[in-house]
Amino acid sequence: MRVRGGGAADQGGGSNVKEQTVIELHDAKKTYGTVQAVRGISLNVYKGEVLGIIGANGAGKTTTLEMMMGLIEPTAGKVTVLGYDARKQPAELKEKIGIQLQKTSLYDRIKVSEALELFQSYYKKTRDPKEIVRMLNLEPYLKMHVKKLSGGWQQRTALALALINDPEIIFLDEPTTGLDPKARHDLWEIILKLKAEGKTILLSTHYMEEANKYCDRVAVIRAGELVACDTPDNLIKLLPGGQGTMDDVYVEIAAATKGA
Ligand SMILES: Nc1ncnc2c1ncn2[C@@H]1O[C@H](COP(=O)(O)OP(=O)(O)OP(=O)(O)O)[C@@H](O)[C@H]1O
Repeated sequence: MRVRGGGAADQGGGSNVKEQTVIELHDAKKTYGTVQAVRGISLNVYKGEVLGIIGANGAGKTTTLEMMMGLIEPTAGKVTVLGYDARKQPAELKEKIGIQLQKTSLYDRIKVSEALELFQSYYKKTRDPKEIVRMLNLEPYLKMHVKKLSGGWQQRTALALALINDPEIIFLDEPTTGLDPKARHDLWEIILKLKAEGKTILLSTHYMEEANKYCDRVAVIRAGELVACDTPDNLIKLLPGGQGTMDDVYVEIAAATKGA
């Protein structure tokens, strides 16, 4: 099922009042010195959807995700996640969301099983690690050091750690970057399983065919602004002539020169 559009800054798409908003960005801005990383983004994210974020390098995808995760404070505007003010209630939020970290040295020196135990200790409520290990087929790797695993299995371990608190919302920053096609496919199978459990999934990606195939909606960020957010089909309809591919959406909308 594709969740339909209707967010605050959505262009096109219908709205369905029955959809439950789990994240609300209201004119969120983030400035680093003189760099305006995010220039006022308004967006609603709905329960149970897979929302992809696309845009050129430096467009502001990670900054937008980090504001939603409560990791960085917006310079202005408001970010509400599951009813919590992401800026003022990061501790409450932490219990409810899962973040798949990019490559990090944090768990490089420990075994997969140890990393799972360590992450369990961070949360009040946790999901049975055995269940997570089963879902991700991690059993044969439990006694291996994380740094000895292939990129695909390291990503999977990172996802397992993000699931340890049974989060309602899962954030994945470029989860399939650098993975071989089979590992990418397998990771998407898991993401779809999590979606089937009712989880909301937000991810950034540079792979347009993945955005097309797996995302209910795709948010297009260009130079810190949300320029479109809709289903892949509806984004394609925005193209000149109303047809093309998500690669064309990327070229024509995400990577277009401002004002072109
Ligand atoms: N901590 C920081 N300090 C200063 N500038 C930053 C910081 N984090 C991000 N920026 C700048 O903010 C802008 C947006 O960066 P961001 O990482 O959000 O982009 P992105 O779309 O995720 O890029 P990529 O696809 O390369 O990961 C860039 O110009 C970046 O250099």
